[in-house]
Amino acid sequence: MSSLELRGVSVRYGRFTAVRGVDLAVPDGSVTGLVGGSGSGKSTLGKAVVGLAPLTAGRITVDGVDLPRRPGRGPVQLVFQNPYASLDPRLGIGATIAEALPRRKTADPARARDLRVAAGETTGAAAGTTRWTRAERAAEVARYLDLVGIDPARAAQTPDALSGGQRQRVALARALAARPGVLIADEITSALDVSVQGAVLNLLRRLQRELGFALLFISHDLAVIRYLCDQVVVLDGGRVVEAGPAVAVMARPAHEITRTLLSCVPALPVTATRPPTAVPDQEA
Ligand SMILES: Nc1ncnc2c1ncn2[C@@H]1O[C@H](COP(=O)(O)OP(=O)(O)OP(=O)(O)O)[C@@H](O)[C@H]1O
Repeated sequence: MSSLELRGVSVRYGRFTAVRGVDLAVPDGSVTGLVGGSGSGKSTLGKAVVGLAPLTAGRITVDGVDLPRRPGRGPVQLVFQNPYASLDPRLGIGATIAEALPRRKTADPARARDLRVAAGETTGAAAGTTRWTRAERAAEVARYLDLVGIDPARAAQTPDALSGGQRQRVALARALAARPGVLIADEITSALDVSVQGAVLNLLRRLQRELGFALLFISHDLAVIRYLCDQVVVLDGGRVVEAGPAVAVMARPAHEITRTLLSCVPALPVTATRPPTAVPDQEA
């Protein structure tokens, strides 16, 4: 299992500083919510972690090891907001997942999370790893489709045959197929129909608990953060303005932006066990 740590992270786009000196931790097996208004720098921070936005200052580590500054297979995977844009429309969903699998398989699950093996960075035959056979690769793809509630018989279908919720399930499966120790979910339900948002959130919560990855959950919706997260970090103008246990921050918000975001949340019990848009975790 893995922990993500950001120390003094800043990101600049040209002259504009979108993120300033952010410290943030996602401890092993836990869920940290990153919340803030539009333009506060949430997506920029998520992208910086996976090498999709330039890091101008600071350190980003997983289990104390600096992350590679380029996107691809790696110990941190990001699921984007819009599954209509993030999946290759020409590729079967099974092939999309197969592309994300580590290049070589390992019999040892602990070793499968080794940063270099997971990143496919080993050249030649790393000790304890072997090539996938075609049948093994197909079985692994079927396993990931099944894990996210998509019938593996649909592996040859392209994304246009799927609903938005089903596409986001495939995007989740693709991210998990890379065996990340840390998953970043960036507003993963906001492009979806309200009727399926709860099912996707339920699925994410179940997978996080079953697989035990650390989750950085990005949202502007504090009701969803309260449902999913142990810790919450509030961003405003690219800076952290408040952080702490999710229940405590929401019970006693110290910063004005947190109070504003909270004012948009319908009254819910603090210990809500169902997502705000609750529906069963079924294929949707
Ligand atoms: N590639 C880019 N080039 C220049 N500026 C950018 C770029 N991407 C984002 N920004 C700017 O950086 C700031 C933070 O954007 P970001 O998308 O990270 O915010 P956000 O909190 O995710 O907002 P939202 O919830 O609306 O997606 C915004 O002012 C945005 O306009």
